[in-house]
Amino acid sequence: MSPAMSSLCTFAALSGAAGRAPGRRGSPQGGNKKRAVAQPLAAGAMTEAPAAAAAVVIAPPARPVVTTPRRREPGRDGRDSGASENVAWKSIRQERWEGTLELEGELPLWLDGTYLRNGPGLWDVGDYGFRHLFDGYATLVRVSFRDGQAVGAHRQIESEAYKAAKEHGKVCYREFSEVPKTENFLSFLGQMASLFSGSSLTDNSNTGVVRLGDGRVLCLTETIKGSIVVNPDTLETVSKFEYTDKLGGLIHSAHPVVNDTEFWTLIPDLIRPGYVVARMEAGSNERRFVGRVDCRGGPAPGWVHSFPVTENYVVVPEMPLRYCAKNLLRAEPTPLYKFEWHLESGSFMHVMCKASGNIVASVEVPPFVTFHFINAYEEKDEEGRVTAIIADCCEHNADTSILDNLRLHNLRAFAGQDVLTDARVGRFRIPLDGSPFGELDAALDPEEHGRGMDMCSINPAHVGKEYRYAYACGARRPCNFPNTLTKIDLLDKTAKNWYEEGAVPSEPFFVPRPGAVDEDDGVAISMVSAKDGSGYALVLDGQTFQEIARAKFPYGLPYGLHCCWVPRDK
Ligand SMILES: CC(=O)/C=C/C=C(C)/C=C/C1=C(C)CCCC1(C)C
Ligand SMILES: CC(/C=C/C=O)=C\C=C\C=O
Ligand SMILES: [Fe+2]
Repeated sequence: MSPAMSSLCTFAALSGAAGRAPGRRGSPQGGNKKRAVAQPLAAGAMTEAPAAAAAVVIAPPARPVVTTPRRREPGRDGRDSGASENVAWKSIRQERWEGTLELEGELPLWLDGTYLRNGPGLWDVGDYGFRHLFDGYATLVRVSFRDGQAVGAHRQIESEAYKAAKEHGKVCYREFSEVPKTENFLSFLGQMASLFSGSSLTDNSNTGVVRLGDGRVLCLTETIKGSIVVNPDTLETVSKFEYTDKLGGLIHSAHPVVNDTEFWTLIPDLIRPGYVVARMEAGSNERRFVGRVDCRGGPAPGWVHSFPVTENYVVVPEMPLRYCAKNLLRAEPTPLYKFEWHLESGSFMHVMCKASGNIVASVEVPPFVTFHFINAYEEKDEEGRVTAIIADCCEHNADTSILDNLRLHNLRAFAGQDVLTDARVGRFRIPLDGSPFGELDAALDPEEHGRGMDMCSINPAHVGKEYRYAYACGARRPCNFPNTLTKIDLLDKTAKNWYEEGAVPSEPFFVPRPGAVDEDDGVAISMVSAKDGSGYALVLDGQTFQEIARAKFPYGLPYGLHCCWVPRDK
């Protein structure tokens, strides 16, 4: 039995903790009783008139698709949430759209390819509003750049979870914080049984999007079954990505490390607390076992949303925010959802040799909370011997309340108070000389980026290697969510910041200029949900961090998480 499969058997054995139906009903977003999941495209299915700046449909499908997506204005408790509620936190109503974007500024002519962004864009089904940012059904956004022009599009990913919600008008799979309501004891038993197989877990791949070395584009989330192949041109859902190996597992790190030749992933083992490190060759669907890390603390492995690699090593983080089998079974969310904080269990960083699978370092570090590692590299002495591993992450000051910050109610309720918890670039130094302890410090003064820090990207040529620049979301306070874009200079320990009042920008994704020599020679692309309800792709110069251009969508965009770049000739 696979590690994660056996973990789920344990979840089922703990079923005493489960079975209560979610008590939260109510009339989300103004009590509109109409089914909220976007309806399939059909002639006449448009529910609102197109915006004045009507978009041009390119390559129109057999039936018309273009409209300004419909939204419900008030908050999910039925109250009007007021002007502070940004379009970033409103569900997108239309399943898909495509059209030429209106430009302000001049796009670089070398920018030739497609920027893709994945993220949760639809946070309600039937008359039920979701609880957490991470619950939303996946919405892919595309901006294709060519000859100084930009074409935009969005489309819902047709996961089983999304299709079932659309068909039945209710949540049918276990999402990050949502659990399907059981109507009677029999269906409750059925749901418990389905935990054994993992069949009740979501495949809503709303987190990442990566271009594999063989050209396939894969959307991902934390469940392994939520790996879905999409077409980067049409945004169509192509197929489920079937792993053909026998590694099994039900959950994995939402962020594999991917390049033109390989794909590295981490599979947590909840039964025998630890992690399996696996590698998949480009062109293959078979993950191969590389090695295993046994946890040093805790009743369960620490949450691994992401992890970094260097040229020769895989870095496996073990944070005190740990998976919790009991919480997985619960119908009502706990304060930390499927996780538990075990400060007493310690925090560790492990380093595995990529070639042998051997652990070369395992050190205790100060407590930390992170979703996203930024990068890692090998520190060398004058003779070229590797002395330590440096690993950087967006670190939330060991404070788990960031998870609560990301509840939709909190995101929609901004009334001017500064409620975003502090974050920093956390830099680990993991010595390879057998020392039992590693270090964790801020890589620069967090005031440089307003003490907000998440959703980062770097020049892809520097992944696993020494690097100087990181692009991320930072904060201009007061705020309840990262509201700036920041370019971090890890050498000078300074930051350059972009800010527009009331705007919610998403991950600034760095695209290098072909042929560039300088690490920051390129652009950072972010999708912005603006204060006036509009949305645009913002293109910033990677060096000066000044705006070069913006490409405006004729409608506002919901928030999104992670991005990738598909060059035209690939
Ligand atoms: C969007 C994001 O960053 C994280 C999404 C996380 C998800 C969808 C987690 C899902 C899970 C389950 C549905 C059950 C098992 C635990 C867990 C991995 C948290
Ligand atoms: C959006 C986010 C954190 C923001 C806080 O500063 C985290 C997203 C995690 C999943 O990809
Ligand atoms: Fe993420």
